[in-house]
Amino acid sequence: MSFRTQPAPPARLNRCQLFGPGSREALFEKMAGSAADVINLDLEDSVAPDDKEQARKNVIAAIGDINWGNKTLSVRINGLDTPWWYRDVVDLLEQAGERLDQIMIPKVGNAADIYAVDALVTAVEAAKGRSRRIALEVIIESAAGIAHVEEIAASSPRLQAMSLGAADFAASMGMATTGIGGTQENYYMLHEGAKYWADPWHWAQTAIVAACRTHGVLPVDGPFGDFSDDEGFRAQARRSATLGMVGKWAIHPKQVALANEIFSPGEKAVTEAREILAAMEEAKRSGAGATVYKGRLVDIASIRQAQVIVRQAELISA
Ligand SMILES: CC(C)(COP(=O)(O)OP(=O)(O)OC[C@H]1O[C@@H](n2cnc3c(N)ncnc32)[C@H](O)[C@@H]1OP(=O)(O)O)[C@@H](O)C(=O)NCCC(=O)NCCSC(=O)C[C@H](O)C(=O)O
Ligand SMILES: [Mg+2]
Repeated sequence: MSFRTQPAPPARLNRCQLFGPGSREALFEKMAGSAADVINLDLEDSVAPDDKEQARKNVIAAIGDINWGNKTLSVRINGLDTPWWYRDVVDLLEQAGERLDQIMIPKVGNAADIYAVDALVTAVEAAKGRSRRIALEVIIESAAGIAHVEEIAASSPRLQAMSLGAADFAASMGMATTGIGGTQENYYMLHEGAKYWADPWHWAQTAIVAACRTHGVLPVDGPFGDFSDDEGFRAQARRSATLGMVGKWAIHPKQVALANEIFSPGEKAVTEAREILAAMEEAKRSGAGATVYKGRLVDIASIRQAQVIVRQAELISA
């Protein structure tokens, strides 16, 4: 470990973030009643320009009127290249109650984007005497965002989570696809006549995970567009979880259970992790730094690996 130790991310569940357009008020109670850990009320790309003002009013009212239980409640504001974003921030913080937890900033390109929102949030919080500090989350969904991912992850103590937005990311990168996440038909290797499909999102995900883990931010996988394809969603989510991401967006309610399933460690994995910790306790007592568990090496690094799984299981059962 470096002299500068890795900060822990916020100790909260983020297995599924359920999105709904701020212009579709009828969905809000259903979102609140879902099993998602995080709710994202959207003012950005799922809301048509003519509906922006009304959507903002709907969301402000819903924050106070609806019982959101113990969910993290987040609002996605409009991008910093639009005329709507500053009023999204000001009206939300001046008019919505204290129940709002977080603001999501889309299409961030560098640390200065977060600095600008942080400065505005800080000023309105102070002016209104808000007692609860608003957290921020960001979406990496542009070439600039991924190029500056580390400075973005380090940008503000308010920053709690960072997602990959596959749709805008693909567009910004000029990727030849209209698919949102998952396998892409033309992204394959050929070996002895057989096609092997690789994962075009992998490198961006690992860049996000590394930046987030360096700065104590939760790395999250974004949308999977084809909500009729449960197995496709599961496969993408399993890859993200294996790489270190803590959760995934749901753009339809049927994806909530899928995300919760994949990002909750199974009983077998938790039992195995606890057994590894017990085996290492035993090894330590006899003065050893390594031992054998089920025919394989476990050592002090295995303790840290097992703790990731046990900590997630404890958060879920808390
Ligand atoms: C995708 C949808 C437009 C589909 O809506 P709809 O046609 O109403 O779906 P169904 O008829 O299948 O709905 C079945 C029941 O579920 C309720 N429902 C639908 N959507 C939601 C929801 N989001 N939350 C809670 N409940 C929901 C329906 O009312 C039905 O209920 P009932 O009649 O009682 O059975 C719609 O799901 C939708 O708008 N989804 C969210 C879209 C969104 O927010 N998009 C933004 C995030 S993705 C993105 O921005 C890309 C990203 O930035 C990137 O660049 O990658
Ligand atoms: Mg987007």
